[in-house]
Amino acid sequence: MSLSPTPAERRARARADLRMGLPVCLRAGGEAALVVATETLDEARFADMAGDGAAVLAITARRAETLKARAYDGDLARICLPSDATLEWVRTVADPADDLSAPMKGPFRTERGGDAAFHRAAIALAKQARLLPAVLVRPCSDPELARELNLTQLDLATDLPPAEGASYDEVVSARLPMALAESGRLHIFRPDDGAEEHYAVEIGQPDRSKPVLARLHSACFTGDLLGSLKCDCGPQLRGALAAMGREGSGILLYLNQEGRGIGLANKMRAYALQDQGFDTVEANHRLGFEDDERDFRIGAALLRELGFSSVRLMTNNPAKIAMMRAQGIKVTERVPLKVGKTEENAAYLATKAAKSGHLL
Ligand SMILES: Nc1nc2c(ncn2[C@@H]2O[C@H](COP(=O)(O)OP(=O)(O)OP(=O)(O)O)[C@@H](O)[C@H]2O)c(=O)[nH]1
Ligand SMILES: [Zn+2]
Repeated sequence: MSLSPTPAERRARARADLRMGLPVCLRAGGEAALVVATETLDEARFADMAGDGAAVLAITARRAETLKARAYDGDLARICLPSDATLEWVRTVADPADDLSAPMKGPFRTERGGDAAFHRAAIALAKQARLLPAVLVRPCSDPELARELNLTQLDLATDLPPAEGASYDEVVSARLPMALAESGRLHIFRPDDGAEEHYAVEIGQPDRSKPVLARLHSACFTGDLLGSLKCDCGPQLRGALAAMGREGSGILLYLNQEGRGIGLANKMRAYALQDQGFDTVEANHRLGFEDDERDFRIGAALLRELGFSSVRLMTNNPAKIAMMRAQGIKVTERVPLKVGKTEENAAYLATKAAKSGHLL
């Protein structure tokens, strides 16, 4: 029946549930598990999840490395909860905020052998919900429990995201004259998976048969809006629009992947770690994330939707060029975008050059 949720809609519900602190039921074959994000868990639900000692705490290998916990599953570690584990203990494992002032006392016992598929899927869901990637997972032997509790259920065989990513439909576009580029038009794109909308700012009327001057800009609330001196995003955004305005045509994609895809709350957690002396890459790792969690399939999908197949890409990030090419977009030229270097962001830019391959 068409009125019941599709797999993508079930995943969107699951993300929303995790953000509210509700458990989600994952299924595979005849097995099931209840999973909940540690960040949003409250005392009552912690007691019901972990009270009988059956739950484990799954964290990414990045976070496990900081805690010196063995990640036998490669990309993640399943930490056994000590019998006296409290919600506070679980939160401290998940969140590196107090790593330096109050280091966790290991050693941590981690599970080895067995299947980590539920744990892996739950961590991926937590990341997609822009939460810290740390989840409690407990087996669920009663096949009716999830239905009785009215929990969202996902089947790993049928409900995981498709490899090709979401597809996008244009909702609306309208003329938007801007100080830097008068002949602007803003397009709003909505995905079919309930995730964020993304925007395209089209300048002039670019010829679809020629390489278009293009910028893939990732949202940066602090830099784009507040004029933060910690990064170069604001000047890059305005520099790109100004260049397109001068040339009379171009396409700027504004991708809502704040904080290189970890979300604004996690980015602020990373900034707090940077205040403790960690660089931008180390901070992401301590939180349990990769350096860059962005999905560049989105940029390629939007370009295609707008009728572009070939770009002159404004970037200093060679990984972006490689991703575009891997997604079938022709990059005929890299146009450097070197603006906004300040005393405050010099170390940040140097780290990106040294660790993430950015061109200075
Ligand atoms: N996690 C994290 N994200 C950051 C930090 N500083 C900026 N960002 C985000 O990084 C994104 C911009 O990425 P950049 O690496 O500057 O630029 P890029 O788009 O990869 O490369 P260019 O095309 O050369 O600008 C935005 O989403 C910002 O919110 C930080 O310290 N930590
Ligand atoms: Zn920024």
